Amino acid sequence: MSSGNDGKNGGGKSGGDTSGSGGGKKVPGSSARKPVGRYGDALHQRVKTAKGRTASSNRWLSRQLNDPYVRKAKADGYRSRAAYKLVELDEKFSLVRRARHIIDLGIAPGGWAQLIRRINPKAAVVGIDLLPVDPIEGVTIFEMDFMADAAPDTLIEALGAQPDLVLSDMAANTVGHKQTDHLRTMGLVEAAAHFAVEHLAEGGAFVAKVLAGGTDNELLALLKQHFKSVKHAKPPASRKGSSEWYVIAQGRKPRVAAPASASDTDDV
Ligand SMILES: C[S@@+](CC[C@H](N)C(=O)[O-])C[C@H]1O[C@@H](n2cnc3c(N)ncnc32)[C@H](O)[C@@H]1O
Repeated sequence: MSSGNDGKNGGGKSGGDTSGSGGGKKVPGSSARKPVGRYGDALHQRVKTAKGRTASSNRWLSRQLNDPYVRKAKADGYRSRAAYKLVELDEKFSLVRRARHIIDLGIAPGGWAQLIRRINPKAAVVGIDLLPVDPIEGVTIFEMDFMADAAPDTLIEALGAQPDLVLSDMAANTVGHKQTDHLRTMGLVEAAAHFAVEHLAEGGAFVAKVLAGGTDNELLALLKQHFKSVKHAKPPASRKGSSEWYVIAQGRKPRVAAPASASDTDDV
């Protein structure tokens, strides 16, 4: 069911996280804003048409080749350009460096987890994804559906403590039908939010990718009820054309003890 790795054999084939840096060291990518856009058209690469390549895969390839974040991720040793979204969210909201127990939902291919290890190598990190992920030193990874009944307990048990940061970058595989895609991804966000509300330590934070239209009213009400601050942000690394945003809920409120039931209080 779950194929976790205990992080003892780190260093995946895509470079893994070997920095182990922390403290005052500069985090690769923390200056991600600056290079973006500087290259202008000078470095724009044209994609040669190839037999058998569809127009849409040509567009994808062209976008990848000309995306400064993709180039930067390669240079900095991150497995995904997504790492810079977390860099930027962390710069703005101070999420990762404060946390000690972190859960990364939708961890593959591992850019966020690599970044976490670089910023905060002492934090315990547990991640989950439907897809296999090359090992990352110090990170426990489960290849498993987060929506499976056993997933929440599996994650908490592996973390060995209440998380103080729950991250969700999960996105459902798109089927091309806008409304269906939206609903599927928002279903994941909702499940992640309920998980965070249930398990986060007091003061903890929850970050999740949401789609345009933001967080629906019910979800927003849930987050506002349980967190001191709820904000939305679109980090510069998030593609302008994409409908993704992030919801950042900080300061998990203290849990209120359930009122004693009548049978508890009726004793004379
Ligand atoms: C945008 S990627 C995450 C990128 C990641 N944050 C990084 O930095 O490399 C979204 C991930 O969510 C995962 N995902 C989607 N639905 C899931 C589910 N039900 N359970 C676990 N992971 C899921 C996908 O497999 C995909 O790898």
